[in-house]
Amino acid sequence: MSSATSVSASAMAATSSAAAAAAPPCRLLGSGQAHLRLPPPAASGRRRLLLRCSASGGNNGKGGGGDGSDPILEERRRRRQAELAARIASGEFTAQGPAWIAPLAAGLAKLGRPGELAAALLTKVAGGGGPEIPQAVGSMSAVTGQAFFIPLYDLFLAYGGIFRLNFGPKSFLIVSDPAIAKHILRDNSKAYSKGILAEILEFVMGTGLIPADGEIWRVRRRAIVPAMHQKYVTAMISLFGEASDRLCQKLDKAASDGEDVEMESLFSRLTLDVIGKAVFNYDFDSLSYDNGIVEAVYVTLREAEMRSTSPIPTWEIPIWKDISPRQKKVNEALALINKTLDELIDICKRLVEEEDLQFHEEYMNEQDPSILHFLLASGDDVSSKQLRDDLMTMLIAGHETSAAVLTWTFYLLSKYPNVMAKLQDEADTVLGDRLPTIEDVKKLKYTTRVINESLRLYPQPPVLIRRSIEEDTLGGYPIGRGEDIFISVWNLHRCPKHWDDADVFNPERWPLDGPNPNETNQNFSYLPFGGGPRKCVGDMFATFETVVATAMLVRRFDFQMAPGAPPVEMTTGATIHTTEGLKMTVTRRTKPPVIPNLEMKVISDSPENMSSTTSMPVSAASIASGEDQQGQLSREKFSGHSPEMMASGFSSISSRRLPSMNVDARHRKGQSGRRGVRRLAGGILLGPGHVAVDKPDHPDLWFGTEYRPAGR
Ligand code: HEM
Repeated sequence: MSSATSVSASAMAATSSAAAAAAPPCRLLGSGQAHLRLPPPAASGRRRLLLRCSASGGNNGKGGGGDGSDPILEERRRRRQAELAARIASGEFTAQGPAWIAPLAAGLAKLGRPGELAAALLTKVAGGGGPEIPQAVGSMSAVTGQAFFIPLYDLFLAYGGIFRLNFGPKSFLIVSDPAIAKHILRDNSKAYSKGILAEILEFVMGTGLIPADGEIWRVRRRAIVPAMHQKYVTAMISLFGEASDRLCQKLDKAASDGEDVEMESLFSRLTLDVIGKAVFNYDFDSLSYDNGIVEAVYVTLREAEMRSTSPIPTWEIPIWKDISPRQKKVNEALALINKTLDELIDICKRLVEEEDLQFHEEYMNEQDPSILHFLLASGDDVSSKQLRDDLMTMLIAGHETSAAVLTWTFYLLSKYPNVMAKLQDEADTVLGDRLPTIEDVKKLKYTTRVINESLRLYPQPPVLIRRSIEEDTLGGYPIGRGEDIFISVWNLHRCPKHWDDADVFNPERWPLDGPNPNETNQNFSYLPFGGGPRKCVGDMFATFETVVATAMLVRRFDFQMAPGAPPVEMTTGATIHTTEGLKMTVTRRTKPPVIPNLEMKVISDSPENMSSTTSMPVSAASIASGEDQQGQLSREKFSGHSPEMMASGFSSISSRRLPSMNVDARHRKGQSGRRGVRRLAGGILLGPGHVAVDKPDHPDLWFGTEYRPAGR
């Protein structure tokens, strides 16, 4: 859910251009350091702290990607943290509140009801009396010039699970405590809205699922969640494989030409291509071309990010918003996207009308398994505008998040060659040289753990945004309505109390035979997809997508940071971006081919077997020889490819032709004339060349939200 992230930054930024001016002056302490003034935790409510907060990252996060792998940066970070802790402990930053408050308040309280009220007001204003949320008072310069969530980490270490961050008239509650996060996201979620997030994203997502609140959200979530059923996600595996294969071909060329590649933008294109097909059956083909619509999508995304981080909301200034060239470009981009979406909706409506429709819970059209098709086929009674908002929301939600996960995963892999080697071993053994199936994905357990761990270190988004719409109590502190809250997933995921070696990329921390880590089994210390009723609807989709792409890329290539590549630092956009891209040298792997003994689904060509899939072990060696173990597939089926080429490991030959030819044969024999869902025993035919099994039998690999709205 990409754009959530940014808004947090922006939320501070956008609301506080004035705030920055009104805030206490930020006394520079030296390069990159700024003061933040903090009163102490509740227990010592009358005291105030003056805290030095490093504006250069001050923690595990800045430079080197914050993964703990760069010893110099690590050492610097440790020293900064130790210094900060020692100074806080010494009381250097602590100032006593005025000593006259308590006696004066006591005197006032003796004057009856009005006096009591005045005493309460005085103690509140002066910071005395009952429990008060610790406060950090600062200027924008303390949090700008770097990814905004980084200084929040220092403050969290100093102040703990909940504190208030004040910028002039604006304040935010920063939550980094799992129990409080659970309360807001799950246990009392009705008391919170999306607040600033909805305001900033309105121009692009309207009342789509991410910004929507209340009844609109409830109705739309109930319509959309069923579209992402297990069969749909299973069907998407071949889409992920094909898109990743196109990326491999691009990298192949770069490897041959000896050119370095900027992986962040390639991952962005990969996931755009995937999500376009998955959500509304549109092939952006952005890995191949830069056409108008691809550019329009990027213009819109960048605008959302700009709005999220801009201190001045220029897009709201009367007249300027109509004449600014930037806004004109954004409006044109939005108009093009809307027109395209309207056309796609019309085409899909026609298809549904012509279809011999038998709608059921796991309905899926094999020619067009998209979410849009499901929604229209389900008879979803919705306006075209709402449908467009939903599609646009999912396009954005599912695009930059997955791209960011892949970017930071590959960055981490370049820093941890031992993890890369293990990953490659697994990919070799499980995949051989074919497109992954759902069965393969279930076996890619280490790859899944790598993604789990990458999401721990680089959560996308790093902060979740809420606004209280009722009074509540958080961590023992009463809070009023209208509080803007940032739940720092970054802090939760790197909390030194909860995680051993919190900054170290260690996929082994998640046992291979253990359950897939999620917010429930980690008790809200790990929230890669949020939690509660607003949990990501694309969690399974995204995990499979990133697992497939990672496995396919590493089995074919080695990845290293390109010589002379700029340092990889973080900045906040819709998700965590790199500041200057992820420039890598990609080399084709020279490993000898692995000869695994794999279980592959093979569908016999014979008419008797048309309606069933049979599973038989097929070794890579037999694939290489052009035969399966029953000798059913002859060399001619691999026409044009010599056995030597077949055996040469990760060549351009793909043994995925093996099952696909059988499926094609079924098409030729006229078994697929009827429109609608065709069920095969144990599998579903998705189109030429694609077979996906019906239900995976490893529940731990189904990450599905256990939280569905009532009525599902
Ligand atoms: C690795 C990739 C992804 C990550 C890390 C991710 C993360 C998240 C998170 C943390 C939330 C909760 C936001 C909040 O509570 O404020 C969320 C919500 C959402 N995500 Fe994802 N997401 C990913 C991929 C996807 C994909 C592929 C889709 C769609 C196909 C999607 C659709 C959504 C939607 C619609 C919501 C809003 C749900 C609601 O409010 O009811 N996400 N996502």
